[in-house]
Amino acid sequence: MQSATAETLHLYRIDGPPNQMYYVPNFITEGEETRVINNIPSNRWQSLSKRRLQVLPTALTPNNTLIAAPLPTWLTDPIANRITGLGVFYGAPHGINHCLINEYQPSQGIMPHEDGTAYYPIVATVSLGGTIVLDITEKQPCQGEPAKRWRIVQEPRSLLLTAGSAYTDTLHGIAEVKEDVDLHPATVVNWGLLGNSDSIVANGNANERTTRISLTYRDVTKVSKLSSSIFGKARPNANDRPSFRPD
Ligand SMILES: O=C(O)CCC(=O)C(=O)O
Ligand SMILES: [Fe+2]
Repeated sequence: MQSATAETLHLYRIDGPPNQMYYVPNFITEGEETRVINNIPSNRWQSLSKRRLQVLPTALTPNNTLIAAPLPTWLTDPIANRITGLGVFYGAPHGINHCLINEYQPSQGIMPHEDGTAYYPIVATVSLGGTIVLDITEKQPCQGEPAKRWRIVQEPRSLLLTAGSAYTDTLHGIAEVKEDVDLHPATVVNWGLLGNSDSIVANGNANERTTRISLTYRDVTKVSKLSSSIFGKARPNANDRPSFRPD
């Protein structure tokens, strides 16, 4: 199957979780994957206990505002531009203006969480390096019923889009395991969309984790231009701005 376009995106919709999630295998090429990995600055990682992280163009202020600055070209050309071309950020106030880079070693993961209101409710996640399973859990199960759960396999070079009630009504997390097991059509909601399910089957329906990097592209809804009230004078050139990294 050719990669998705705005016209064919509906073919990539994941059936199962609340609307809407889309999985596009091979969204980028191996050459594009290598180039973006090689461009990730080695000196900007923040080490967290279970992964490492960097935030581009900068971390948000304590009240979730992005100080306007462009994303670097190696994150926009071709990846963010190609995502925008799918039409999914149509209606978002700024389009893609922010990217989180997370790196997970085998046994590392991220607790179930929601991304919250700092962002327009669309997330575009591109995976690099290794394959991983994302666990999606219903946020508010019906009374007396267990929370519904769905498993999504994310292969390297794939794109996962999460929008609508999938964004607002579910939690997402990655288990801290060395290997994802019991992967087959009945347990993985995007099985039919995978680019290479054969390799999972050949590995005994399991996925041995290797280093995986994710690029999480979003639209931060509150954006502030550098203003005279902060720095005493207007700065017309964004490249000329002082490094301002509130944490
Ligand atoms: O690495 C991922 O795919 C998930 C990252 C994530 O959920 C986040 O940074 O909010
Ligand atoms: Fe998240």
